Amino acid sequence: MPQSSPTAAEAWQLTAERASEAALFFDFDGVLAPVEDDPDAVQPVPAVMASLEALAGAVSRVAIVSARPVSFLRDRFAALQHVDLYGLYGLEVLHEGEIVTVPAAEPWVPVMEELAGRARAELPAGTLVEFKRLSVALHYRTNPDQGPTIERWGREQAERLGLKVQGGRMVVELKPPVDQDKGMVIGEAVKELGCAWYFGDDMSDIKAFDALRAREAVDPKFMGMCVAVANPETGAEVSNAADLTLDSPHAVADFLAGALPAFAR
Ligand SMILES: O=P(O)(O)OC[C@H]1O[C@H](O[C@H]2O[C@H](CO)[C@@H](O)[C@H](O)[C@H]2O)[C@H](O)[C@@H](O)[C@@H]1O
Repeated sequence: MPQSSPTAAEAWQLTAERASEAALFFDFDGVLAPVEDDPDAVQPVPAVMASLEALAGAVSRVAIVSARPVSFLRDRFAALQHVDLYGLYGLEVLHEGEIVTVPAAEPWVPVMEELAGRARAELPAGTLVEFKRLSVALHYRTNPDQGPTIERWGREQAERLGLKVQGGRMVVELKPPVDQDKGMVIGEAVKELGCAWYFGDDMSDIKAFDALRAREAVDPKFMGMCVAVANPETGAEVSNAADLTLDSPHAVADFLAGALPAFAR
Protein backbone atom coordinates (compact mmCIF):
# COMPACT_ATOMS: atom_id res chain seq x y z
CA MET A 1 0.00 0.00 0.00
CA PRO A 2 1.42 3.41 -0.95
CA GLN A 3 2.52 5.54 2.06
CA SER A 4 0.29 8.47 1.18
CA SER A 5 -3.03 6.64 0.66
CA PRO A 6 -5.95 8.36 2.34
CA THR A 7 -8.16 6.28 4.64
CA ALA A 8 -11.31 4.91 3.04
CA ALA A 9 -13.43 7.52 4.84
CA GLU A 10 -11.16 10.34 3.64
CA ALA A 11 -11.21 8.99 0.10
CA TRP A 12 -15.01 8.78 0.00
CA GLN A 13 -15.25 12.32 1.38
CA LEU A 14 -12.91 13.59 -1.31
CA THR A 15 -14.83 11.64 -3.97
CA ALA A 16 -18.08 13.24 -2.81
CA GLU A 17 -16.49 16.71 -2.94
CA ARG A 18 -15.34 16.05 -6.50
CA ALA A 19 -18.40 14.01 -7.51
CA SER A 20 -18.80 15.63 -10.92
CA GLU A 21 -15.30 14.51 -11.92
CA ALA A 22 -15.27 11.16 -10.10
CA ALA A 23 -15.76 7.64 -11.42
CA LEU A 24 -16.00 4.17 -9.92
CA PHE A 25 -14.90 1.09 -11.87
CA PHE A 26 -15.59 -2.51 -10.90
CA ASP A 27 -14.40 -5.89 -12.05
CA PHE A 28 -17.22 -8.48 -11.98
CA ASP A 29 -16.19 -12.03 -10.95
CA GLY A 30 -14.82 -12.17 -7.43
CA VAL A 31 -15.66 -8.49 -6.83
CA LEU A 32 -19.38 -7.96 -7.42
CA ALA A 33 -20.15 -11.68 -7.54
CA PRO A 34 -18.82 -14.61 -5.51
CA VAL A 35 -16.80 -17.21 -7.40
CA GLU A 36 -18.56 -20.47 -8.24
CA ASP A 37 -17.65 -23.68 -10.06
CA ASP A 38 -20.02 -22.96 -12.94
CA PRO A 39 -19.30 -19.58 -14.61
CA ASP A 40 -22.80 -19.49 -16.15
CA ALA A 41 -24.45 -19.72 -12.74
CA VAL A 42 -22.80 -16.61 -11.33
CA GLN A 43 -24.97 -13.71 -10.20
CA PRO A 44 -24.02 -10.40 -8.55
CA VAL A 45 -24.50 -10.02 -4.81
CA PRO A 46 -28.08 -8.66 -4.63
CA ALA A 47 -27.14 -5.97 -2.10
CA VAL A 48 -24.67 -4.41 -4.52
CA MET A 49 -27.31 -3.42 -7.09
CA ALA A 50 -28.96 -0.53 -5.23
CA SER A 51 -25.60 0.91 -4.20
CA LEU A 52 -24.24 0.84 -7.77
CA GLU A 53 -27.29 2.65 -9.08
CA ALA A 54 -27.23 5.20 -6.25
CA LEU A 55 -23.53 5.87 -6.79
CA ALA A 56 -24.07 6.17 -10.54
CA GLY A 57 -26.48 9.00 -9.77
CA ALA A 58 -24.00 10.66 -7.44
CA VAL A 59 -20.70 10.60 -9.37
CA SER A 60 -19.80 11.25 -12.98
CA ARG A 61 -19.66 7.61 -13.96
CA VAL A 62 -19.92 4.01 -12.69
CA ALA A 63 -18.72 1.21 -14.98
CA ILE A 64 -18.12 -2.54 -14.85
CA VAL A 65 -14.93 -3.60 -16.62
CA SER A 66 -14.93 -7.36 -17.01
CA ALA A 67 -13.53 -10.29 -18.98
CA ARG A 68 -17.11 -11.47 -19.47
CA PRO A 69 -18.97 -10.65 -22.68
CA VAL A 70 -21.15 -7.53 -22.49
CA SER A 71 -24.22 -9.69 -23.24
CA PHE A 72 -23.56 -11.67 -20.04
CA LEU A 73 -23.14 -8.49 -17.98
CA ARG A 74 -26.21 -6.86 -19.52
CA ASP A 75 -28.35 -9.84 -18.46
CA ARG A 76 -27.11 -9.57 -14.88
CA PHE A 77 -27.36 -5.77 -14.61
CA ALA A 78 -30.50 -5.17 -16.67
CA ALA A 79 -32.07 -3.40 -13.70
CA LEU A 80 -29.37 -0.72 -13.64
CA GLN A 81 -30.03 2.21 -15.95
CA HIS A 82 -26.87 4.23 -15.40
CA VAL A 83 -24.00 1.76 -15.14
CA ASP A 84 -21.67 1.43 -18.15
CA LEU A 85 -20.44 -1.98 -19.29
CA TYR A 86 -17.10 -2.98 -20.79
CA GLY A 87 -16.70 -6.65 -21.72
CA LEU A 88 -13.91 -8.97 -22.86
CA TYR A 89 -11.24 -6.74 -21.32
CA GLY A 90 -12.58 -3.76 -23.28
CA LEU A 91 -12.90 -5.49 -26.67
CA GLU A 92 -16.63 -4.86 -26.24
CA VAL A 93 -18.51 -1.87 -24.83
CA LEU A 94 -22.20 -1.17 -24.46
CA HIS A 95 -22.82 2.11 -26.25
CA GLU A 96 -26.34 3.59 -26.48
CA GLY A 97 -27.84 0.14 -26.04
CA GLU A 98 -25.67 -1.51 -28.70
CA ILE A 99 -22.71 -3.82 -28.16
CA VAL A 100 -19.76 -2.29 -29.99
CA THR A 101 -16.70 -4.46 -30.70
CA VAL A 102 -13.17 -3.21 -31.33
CA PRO A 103 -12.99 -3.73 -35.15
CA ALA A 104 -9.54 -5.36 -35.08
CA ALA A 105 -10.94 -8.19 -32.93
CA GLU A 106 -13.83 -9.23 -35.21
CA PRO A 107 -11.77 -11.33 -37.68
CA TRP A 108 -10.74 -13.57 -34.77
CA VAL A 109 -14.20 -15.01 -34.14
CA PRO A 110 -13.72 -18.08 -36.42
CA VAL A 111 -10.30 -18.72 -34.90
CA MET A 112 -11.86 -18.76 -31.44
CA GLU A 113 -14.66 -21.08 -32.60
CA GLU A 114 -12.10 -23.52 -33.97
CA LEU A 115 -10.05 -23.27 -30.80
CA ALA A 116 -13.05 -23.95 -28.53
CA GLY A 117 -13.93 -27.06 -30.56
CA ARG A 118 -10.38 -28.32 -30.42
CA ALA A 119 -10.21 -27.67 -26.66
CA ARG A 120 -13.36 -29.73 -26.09
CA ALA A 121 -11.94 -32.59 -28.13
CA GLU A 122 -8.38 -32.59 -26.78
CA LEU A 123 -8.40 -31.44 -23.16
CA PRO A 124 -8.96 -33.82 -20.22
CA ALA A 125 -12.52 -34.64 -19.23
CA GLY A 126 -13.81 -32.13 -16.72
CA THR A 127 -12.12 -29.14 -18.33
CA LEU A 128 -14.69 -26.39 -18.70
CA VAL A 129 -14.29 -24.65 -22.06
CA GLU A 130 -15.96 -21.25 -22.04
CA PHE A 131 -16.37 -19.84 -25.57
CA LYS A 132 -16.84 -16.07 -25.39
CA ARG A 133 -16.93 -15.28 -29.15
CA LEU A 134 -13.70 -13.26 -29.04
CA SER A 135 -11.87 -15.35 -26.50
CA VAL A 136 -11.79 -18.84 -25.02
CA ALA A 137 -11.35 -19.51 -21.30
CA LEU A 138 -10.10 -22.93 -20.20
CA HIS A 139 -11.23 -23.55 -16.62
CA TYR A 140 -9.76 -26.08 -14.19
CA ARG A 141 -11.48 -25.08 -10.93
CA THR A 142 -13.21 -28.46 -10.68
CA ASN A 143 -10.13 -30.47 -11.74
CA PRO A 144 -7.15 -28.52 -10.37
CA ASP A 145 -4.78 -31.46 -10.85
CA GLN A 146 -5.12 -30.90 -14.60
CA GLY A 147 -4.20 -27.23 -14.29
CA PRO A 148 -0.60 -27.58 -15.52
CA THR A 149 -1.71 -29.71 -18.51
CA ILE A 150 -4.44 -27.24 -19.45
CA GLU A 151 -2.10 -24.25 -19.04
CA ARG A 152 0.52 -25.93 -21.23
CA TRP A 153 -2.03 -26.80 -23.91
CA GLY A 154 -3.31 -23.23 -23.86
CA ARG A 155 0.16 -21.76 -24.30
CA GLU A 156 0.91 -24.14 -27.20
CA GLN A 157 -2.31 -23.13 -28.94
CA ALA A 158 -1.60 -19.45 -28.34
CA GLU A 159 1.75 -19.88 -30.05
CA ARG A 160 0.23 -21.85 -32.92
CA LEU A 161 -2.50 -19.27 -33.56
CA GLY A 162 -0.69 -16.08 -32.54
CA LEU A 163 -3.00 -15.37 -29.60
CA LYS A 164 -2.46 -13.61 -26.27
CA VAL A 165 -2.58 -15.56 -23.00
CA GLN A 166 -4.24 -14.15 -19.89
CA GLY A 167 -3.89 -16.03 -16.63
CA GLY A 168 -6.62 -15.88 -14.00
CA ARG A 169 -8.18 -17.69 -11.07
CA MET A 170 -8.05 -21.39 -11.99
CA VAL A 171 -8.33 -20.42 -15.64
CA VAL A 172 -6.18 -19.67 -18.65
CA GLU A 173 -7.71 -17.52 -21.34
CA LEU A 174 -6.72 -17.07 -24.99
CA LYS A 175 -7.44 -13.71 -26.61
CA PRO A 176 -6.89 -12.08 -30.01
CA PRO A 177 -3.57 -10.26 -30.46
CA VAL A 178 -5.33 -6.90 -30.22
CA ASP A 179 -3.99 -4.11 -28.06
CA GLN A 180 -6.70 -3.82 -25.41
CA ASP A 181 -6.78 -4.63 -21.71
CA LYS A 182 -8.31 -3.30 -18.52
CA GLY A 183 -5.39 -0.94 -18.02
CA MET A 184 -5.99 0.66 -21.40
CA VAL A 185 -9.72 0.98 -20.71
CA ILE A 186 -9.08 2.72 -17.40
CA GLY A 187 -6.20 4.84 -18.72
CA GLU A 188 -8.48 6.25 -21.40
CA ALA A 189 -11.49 6.63 -19.10
CA VAL A 190 -9.72 8.65 -16.39
CA LYS A 191 -7.96 11.17 -18.65
CA GLU A 192 -10.36 13.99 -17.80
CA LEU A 193 -11.28 12.91 -14.26
CA GLY A 194 -10.23 14.24 -10.86
CA CYS A 195 -10.58 10.96 -9.02
CA ALA A 196 -11.39 7.32 -9.66
CA TRP A 197 -11.72 4.04 -7.81
CA TYR A 198 -11.05 0.59 -9.23
CA PHE A 199 -12.18 -2.60 -7.45
CA GLY A 200 -10.47 -5.82 -8.61
CA ASP A 201 -9.44 -9.28 -7.47
CA ASP A 202 -7.45 -10.84 -10.31
CA MET A 203 -4.18 -10.51 -12.20
CA SER A 204 -5.80 -8.63 -15.10
CA ASP A 205 -7.01 -5.99 -12.63
CA ILE A 206 -3.47 -5.00 -11.66
CA LYS A 207 -3.18 -3.28 -15.05
CA ALA A 208 -6.18 -1.15 -14.10
CA PHE A 209 -4.54 -0.28 -10.76
CA ASP A 210 -1.40 0.67 -12.72
CA ALA A 211 -3.46 2.98 -14.92
CA LEU A 212 -4.68 4.87 -11.85
CA ARG A 213 -1.11 5.11 -10.54
CA ALA A 214 0.07 6.39 -13.92
CA ARG A 215 -2.64 9.08 -13.90
CA GLU A 216 -1.60 10.14 -10.38
CA ALA A 217 2.01 10.36 -11.53
CA VAL A 218 1.19 12.91 -14.23
CA ASP A 219 -1.34 14.82 -12.11
CA PRO A 220 -0.65 14.82 -8.36
CA LYS A 221 -4.09 16.35 -7.73
CA PHE A 222 -5.74 13.21 -9.17
CA MET A 223 -6.79 10.68 -6.53
CA GLY A 224 -6.79 7.02 -7.57
CA MET A 225 -8.05 4.44 -5.09
CA CYS A 226 -7.22 0.80 -5.83
CA VAL A 227 -9.31 -1.68 -3.88
CA ALA A 228 -8.46 -5.39 -3.85
CA VAL A 229 -10.94 -8.11 -2.98
CA ALA A 230 -9.14 -10.90 -1.19
CA ASN A 231 -9.14 -14.48 -2.42
CA PRO A 232 -7.00 -17.55 -1.85
CA GLU A 233 -5.91 -17.88 -5.49
CA THR A 234 -4.18 -14.63 -6.37
CA GLY A 235 -2.83 -14.42 -2.84
CA ALA A 236 -1.05 -11.20 -1.91
CA GLU A 237 -0.23 -10.00 -5.40
CA VAL A 238 -3.40 -8.01 -5.99
CA SER A 239 -3.64 -6.81 -2.37
CA ASN A 240 -0.04 -5.65 -2.44
CA ALA A 241 -0.83 -3.44 -5.41
CA ALA A 242 -3.91 -1.93 -3.75
CA ASP A 243 -4.60 0.87 -1.29
CA LEU A 244 -6.99 -1.26 0.69
CA THR A 245 -8.35 -4.80 0.67
CA LEU A 246 -11.88 -6.04 1.28
CA ASP A 247 -12.68 -9.61 2.25
CA SER A 248 -15.29 -10.66 -0.28
CA PRO A 249 -17.96 -9.46 -2.73
CA HIS A 250 -20.34 -9.24 0.23
CA ALA A 251 -17.85 -6.93 1.94
CA VAL A 252 -17.79 -4.83 -1.26
CA ALA A 253 -21.58 -4.49 -1.01
CA ASP A 254 -21.30 -3.35 2.63
CA PHE A 255 -18.45 -0.98 1.78
CA LEU A 256 -20.45 0.72 -0.98
CA ALA A 257 -23.57 0.98 1.16
CA GLY A 258 -21.44 2.54 3.90
CA ALA A 259 -20.11 5.15 1.44
CA LEU A 260 -23.53 6.44 0.37
CA PRO A 261 -24.01 8.87 3.29
CA ALA A 262 -20.93 10.79 2.10
CA PHE A 263 -22.90 11.68 -1.04
CA ALA A 264 -26.05 12.83 0.77
CA ARG A 265 -26.49 16.56 0.27
O1 LIG B 1 -12.87 -9.81 -15.37
P1 LIG B 1 -13.76 -10.68 -14.55
O2 LIG B 1 -15.18 -10.20 -14.55
O3 LIG B 1 -13.27 -10.87 -13.15
O4 LIG B 1 -13.73 -12.12 -15.24
C1 LIG B 1 -12.62 -13.00 -15.03
C2 LIG B 1 -13.04 -14.42 -15.36
O5 LIG B 1 -14.20 -14.66 -14.58
C3 LIG B 1 -14.85 -15.91 -14.76
O6 LIG B 1 -14.01 -16.94 -14.25
C4 LIG B 1 -13.82 -16.83 -12.85
O7 LIG B 1 -15.08 -16.94 -12.19
C5 LIG B 1 -15.76 -18.22 -12.39
C6 LIG B 1 -17.14 -18.13 -11.81
O8 LIG B 1 -17.11 -17.78 -10.45
C7 LIG B 1 -14.89 -19.31 -11.78
O9 LIG B 1 -15.53 -20.57 -11.91
C8 LIG B 1 -13.52 -19.30 -12.43
O10 LIG B 1 -12.66 -20.25 -11.80
C9 LIG B 1 -12.87 -17.93 -12.37
O11 LIG B 1 -11.67 -17.86 -13.13
C10 LIG B 1 -15.18 -16.14 -16.22
O12 LIG B 1 -15.74 -17.42 -16.36
C11 LIG B 1 -13.98 -15.94 -17.11
O13 LIG B 1 -14.38 -15.98 -18.46
C12 LIG B 1 -13.36 -14.58 -16.84
O14 LIG B 1 -12.17 -14.45 -17.60
